[in-house]
Amino acid sequence: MRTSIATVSLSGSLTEKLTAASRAGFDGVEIFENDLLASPLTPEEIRARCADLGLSIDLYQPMRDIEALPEEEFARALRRARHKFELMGRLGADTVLVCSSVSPHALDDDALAAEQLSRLAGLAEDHGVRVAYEALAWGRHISTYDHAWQVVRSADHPALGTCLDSFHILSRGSDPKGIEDIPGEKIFFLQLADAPLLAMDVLQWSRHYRCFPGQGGFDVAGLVRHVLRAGYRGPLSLEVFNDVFRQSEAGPTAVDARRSLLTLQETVGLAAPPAPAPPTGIAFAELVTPDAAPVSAVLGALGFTRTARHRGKPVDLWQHGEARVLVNTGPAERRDGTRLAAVGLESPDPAGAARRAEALLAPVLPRRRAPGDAELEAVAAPDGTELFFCATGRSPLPDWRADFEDVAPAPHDGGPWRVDHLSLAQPWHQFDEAALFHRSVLGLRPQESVDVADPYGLLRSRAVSTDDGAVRIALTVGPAPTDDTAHAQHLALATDDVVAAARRYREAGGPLLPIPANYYDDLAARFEFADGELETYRELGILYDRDAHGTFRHCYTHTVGRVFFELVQRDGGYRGYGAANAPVRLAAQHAVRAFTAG
Ligand SMILES: O=C(O)c1ccc(O)c(O)c1
Ligand SMILES: [Mg+2]
Repeated sequence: MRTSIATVSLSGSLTEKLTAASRAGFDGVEIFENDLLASPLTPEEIRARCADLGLSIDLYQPMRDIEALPEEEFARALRRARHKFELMGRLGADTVLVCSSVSPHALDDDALAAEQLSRLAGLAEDHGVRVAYEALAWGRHISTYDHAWQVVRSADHPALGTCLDSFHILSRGSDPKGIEDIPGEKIFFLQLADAPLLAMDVLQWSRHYRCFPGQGGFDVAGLVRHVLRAGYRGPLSLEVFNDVFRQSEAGPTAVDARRSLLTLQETVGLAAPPAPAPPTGIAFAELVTPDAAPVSAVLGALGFTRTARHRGKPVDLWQHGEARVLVNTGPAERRDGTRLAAVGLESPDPAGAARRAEALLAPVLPRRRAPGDAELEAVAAPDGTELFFCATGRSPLPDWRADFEDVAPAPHDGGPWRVDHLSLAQPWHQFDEAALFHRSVLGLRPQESVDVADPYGLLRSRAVSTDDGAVRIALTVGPAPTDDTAHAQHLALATDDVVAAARRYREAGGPLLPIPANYYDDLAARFEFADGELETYRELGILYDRDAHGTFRHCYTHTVGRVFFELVQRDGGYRGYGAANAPVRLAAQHAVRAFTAG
């Protein structure tokens, strides 16, 4: 099916929007009246620009406050409409959206609404235009799709049909099954938007919080299935009013939008990109640093051993059980400090995973970083993190370790360590995009987004993971781009004995993040502990959480550059990430930073 996007969903001038939509691969656009009014181009020039870019103009919108008016006012509305139909002729657009009236003058009279819409459609027909009537969720008298359809049906005019908009339908809690009762040819247009599930006024919700399908809480794919069963064959068009998208660059937003539609099309059986091959583990995490010494000291104190060195580049492999960390001193600039630059994902099918990523518009990275390196499949996540699809020790697939020369045997002591999770701070405008990317490109499942209080702002955190927890990534977004603590990334290492691991780290000279005594007094009130247990946690700065499945104990190293490490012990199938403790941890990190900064 053809794909389309409303110009209101993208930032910039009309021509910037059109260029972004075309580059991302959309077939058409909905032109918003305000974008046209503000454009220096004539309608003919806009038409030509769209043609050059391979875009059809699938909809012109909106016309407002037309139906069920006193006759005099309706006559004025028709006069306005005539002007717009002439404009549409110049634009080469043949469908106009009319949204249900919000005017205080509109009468609660369906027969009058139908009669006037029919007259409007007659005028439209004379200009070669079709009218698609949409119920706004906050329409004065007509606010549901089934009501709008009843009025369209009784108007019974060939140039009048309905426009369905998933936001208006799902935000009101209407049952979308009734869509199947509308003949497909009377559904003139379909607009798609998702939204986070919020309890708020629908107009504010719609104008500020819409997002692309798959980024919110609505079952947009379920709605599309009903629309397809009704026989609709027009475009799938995204219409997203969103405060963040209005401010971010149009190009990446358009790509995010198309990825959302491709994923939706896959879900409903309209597209078949290479099947997802969800990762089965974390092969490695790669830190890029201008100075290997501080981070190597932390790794050493944690019990890691430097086991191998890259044959061609200044990259060391540090290992502790199944936890592998690459320390790369090659490309780093001092300004950036130490950061988590790449993640190796253990993949059942690295080539297939890369093909899927490419089909879903992820930037594919060169397979060889340097001559002589093993050929590795890799893509860039929206935040720039490089994701490698790895087959560790699974000959004959290319193995990233082939690029490394052993310098020491892997240690056997210390228990079964592995990477429990990674936390990646996202640019403020890419949080929803990142969650969708990890879901659709990598096949990870997003969890609920949680708010975490930081002393200097509010953080949002959303985990994406495999069902078995073998891969867990926490995506976070901070209060301000300049806030260092909010910007931090971390690597959580799973051990089967966090107390022993913490003691060993401290004895090796590694400072653990100190946690205030008040926290432990509160823990004592909330949970019962064995004798001495709480004192141990207090002494080491170990935090504690419990869910319906099990318990979670965790503590933190100090921060090097943007990166810190967490030691975690998950017992009994605990599913979370210790979010309840995050405000205390963030405050403690700010305190350390303030202390060391003087
Ligand atoms: O918010 C609005 O006014 C508005 C306008 C046109 C639409 O298609 C829509 O869904 C909402
Ligand atoms: Mg709409």
